[in-house]
Amino acid sequence: MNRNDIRIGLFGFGVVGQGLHTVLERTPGLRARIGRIGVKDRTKARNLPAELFTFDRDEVLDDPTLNVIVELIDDADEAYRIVTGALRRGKAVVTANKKMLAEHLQELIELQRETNTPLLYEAAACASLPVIRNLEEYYDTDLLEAVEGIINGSTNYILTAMHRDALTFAAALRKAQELGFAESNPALDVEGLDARNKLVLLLAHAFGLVARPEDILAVGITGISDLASSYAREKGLVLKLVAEARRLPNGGVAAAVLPTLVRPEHELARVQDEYNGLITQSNFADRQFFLGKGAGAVPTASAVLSDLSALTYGYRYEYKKLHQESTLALTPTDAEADVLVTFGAEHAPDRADFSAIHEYFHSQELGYYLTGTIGLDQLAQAAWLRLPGISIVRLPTPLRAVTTAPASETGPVVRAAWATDEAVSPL
Ligand SMILES: NC(=O)C1=CN([C@@H]2O[C@H](COP(=O)(O)OP(=O)(O)OC[C@H]3O[C@@H](n4cnc5c(N)ncnc54)[C@H](OP(=O)(O)O)[C@@H]3O)[C@@H](O)[C@H]2O)C=CC1
Ligand SMILES: N[C@@H](CC=O)C(=O)O
Repeated sequence: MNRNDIRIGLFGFGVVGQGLHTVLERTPGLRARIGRIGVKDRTKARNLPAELFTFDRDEVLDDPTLNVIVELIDDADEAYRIVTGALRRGKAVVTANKKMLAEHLQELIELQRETNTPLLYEAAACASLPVIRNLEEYYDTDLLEAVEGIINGSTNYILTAMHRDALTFAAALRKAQELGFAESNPALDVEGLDARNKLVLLLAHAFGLVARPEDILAVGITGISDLASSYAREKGLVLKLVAEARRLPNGGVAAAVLPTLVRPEHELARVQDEYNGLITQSNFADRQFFLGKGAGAVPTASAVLSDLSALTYGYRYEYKKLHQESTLALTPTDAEADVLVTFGAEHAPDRADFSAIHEYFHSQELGYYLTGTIGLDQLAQAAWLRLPGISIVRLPTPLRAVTTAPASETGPVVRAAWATDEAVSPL
């Protein structure tokens, strides 16, 4: 494929599909035209000639005049059929569908090898931020210790709107949907599942570890309690949904998506609205920070455009780390986190799950909380984690290897300061 002859078979003409059309019209130096567009809804009005559109997947995949398939639909199962169908036909693919990728990553890596056909997906992790290719290429020799970031634009938009602009959760989510940031099923965003899917992609390119999404603990932002928000305000901390993957000294990797309290001087504290921010920690380059728009039509399409351009110079992912580190695994049993758990009179967390409890507190108005240290595995398996009225937020310390240090040495003991309340043990 050369830069003057890119003929695109596009699937999806929603937020990102239309964003791509806009971007291509304004892009000098790359002559790409959309030859056919596969969509679903026969009743929708379209702003391009009707003959461009089809409702038959194979009409696009089998069209010999098209030399690349761009998959931008919101149905992960159909996206899987499109992407595998295209690869089996030897057609290069660009996709933004992180759910489909995370659910089938191992198979898609093998299929690229079998068919000798590239599949690129820069837009699928952090939208406009060039993270996948950087992790794959720039850090191919500098050993990464950790990637940590805000990798879902909608939840960051919602948290920003709630805390800076005093919007309700429902109003903030509605705006994120209107602006085209949220998934068609916004539960994927607000339950932390979209961030988890993206973390699967980051793990593969940062560490060479192909994980199943269901093996990574993900807690979203729907359960964040008023007490947790008050705690954040009281301590001058900022609430963010943070995905983190970190090498542990024993050779494993800890990974999780958790609502997290971030110190105001931390890079992630200043990531606002639909922006994403990703911190890489590596042996030689040390700490680096990527910041940019993590959702939206044109920013996302810019990453699709970059993938199209990369295809013209023969670029494909080599999954370099996968070959370097074939035995690396997630080891949640070796990792722990410091957390704040808030709860009501009805359900309480099981004290035995914590390796250390730093503080209990009862606010007459807002309920109970405790802060403590808990193994990632214990947390993932805790039945109480999903009970109504219980909310968990990570304290501003990184995931780390399990320590045997006494509670007082595992971190500062925080003291609550609501004047009328008292520290009590409800457990
Ligand atoms: N929005 C964003 O900011 C970002 C989105 N993404 C990802 O990009 C993809 C597209 O998202 P977005 O543009 O927001 O979604 P939209 O809901 O705006 O658009 C979805 C498009 O997919 C089409 N579609 C749905 N099902 C089928 C099907 N079975 N066959 C053919 N076409 C189908 C729809 O067709 P019709 O027009 O007929 O309804 C529509 O054109 C998703 O995977 C999303 O996760 C990635 C990064 C950022
Ligand atoms: N819904 C996603 C869109 C981009 O990936 C998000 O909000 O981050």
